[in-house]
Amino acid sequence: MVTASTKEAQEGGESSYDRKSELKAFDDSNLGVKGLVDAGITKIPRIFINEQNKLDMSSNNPHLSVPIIDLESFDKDAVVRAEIINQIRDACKKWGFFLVINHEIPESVLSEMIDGIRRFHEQDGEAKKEWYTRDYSRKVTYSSNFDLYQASSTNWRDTFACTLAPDPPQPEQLPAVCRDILMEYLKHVRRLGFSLFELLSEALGLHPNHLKNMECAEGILLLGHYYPACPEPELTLGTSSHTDADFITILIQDQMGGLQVLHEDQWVNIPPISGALVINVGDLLQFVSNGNFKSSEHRVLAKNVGPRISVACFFRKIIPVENTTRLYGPIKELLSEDNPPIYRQENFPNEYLMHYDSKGLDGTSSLLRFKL
Ligand SMILES: O=C(O)CCC(=O)C(=O)O
Ligand SMILES: [Fe+2]
Repeated sequence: MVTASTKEAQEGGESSYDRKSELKAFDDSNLGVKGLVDAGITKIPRIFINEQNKLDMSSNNPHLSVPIIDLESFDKDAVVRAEIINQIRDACKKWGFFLVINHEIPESVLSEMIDGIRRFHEQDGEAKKEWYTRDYSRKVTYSSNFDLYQASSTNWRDTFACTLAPDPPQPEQLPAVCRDILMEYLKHVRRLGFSLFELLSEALGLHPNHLKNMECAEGILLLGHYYPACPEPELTLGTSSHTDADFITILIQDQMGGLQVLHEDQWVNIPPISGALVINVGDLLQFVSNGNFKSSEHRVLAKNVGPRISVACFFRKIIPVENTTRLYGPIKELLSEDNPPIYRQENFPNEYLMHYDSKGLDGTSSLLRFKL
């Protein structure tokens, strides 16, 4: 008879037991990766060692580059708009990633948003602990690795998280060190999100309001990542390879670099460009576009210098978890005899998000489960 304990022993139970207690000790510190660095460690704890990472660490193809799209006058000039839509379509089909410039969010707002996240992570440990939790139903949280207990290796980063929409937080619910800029950034990022959903709808050949009417832009989750300098960067990752669980992501990255997208089986650097934002297609847009637009794997390398700071806003429709009756599928207008649905209708994104969160960032696509 195979009991739970014999099974554990067969699977290397002793080391998995050790791992669990190491994870718990790390979690219980409430101080994240930054806490380890502040304590002066010179070797990374075992939980961070990423075996897979060792294999393809060095690869970056310098001859490939992610498209940069200039949004100047997208809403003023029909010819310019049509050209921008073509570029967006091309980027979403081939890369699932593009950079935007002249997007109307002032550079000063972007840099203050990065600084606000820096202030949050660099405040006194005792003050920060107040926010540390794994209860992600809370509007504002700080933790390290949302998938700490599921993932096969821990990422070298800490994360501040805040649900900004559909119900924006009251200012007093936010940490004082980044309260003002969060409220300010929300206004800007929401406006840009709406514009991008219009352009993406048109890029799919739909009415400009189509994706907005599907409430793609209703929910916004902001993650403020802090990647401390790592003493052994070749052994771990800042963020392991994953696709995003949303329609689109709007990302500010600072000047440190390290973000890479998997394109035609090669890792390509997404260079930091001052004032530019990174936009990427998430799984939900790949799903409703019937695979027309691509949700690409990406990752962040760990570095021996730092910290690196990034701020990601995930646009995703929020459905209450108890609503299990509404089905979503690939957009009907995009289907034809030549283009039959490749995904089945699903209680979406509910089912999908639950699957994504329980699986963690393991480098496999959560969409596979919904493929016909
Ligand atoms: O930090 C970054 O640049 C990317 C983070 C990311 O991919 C994510 O939060 O999904
Ligand atoms: Fe991501």
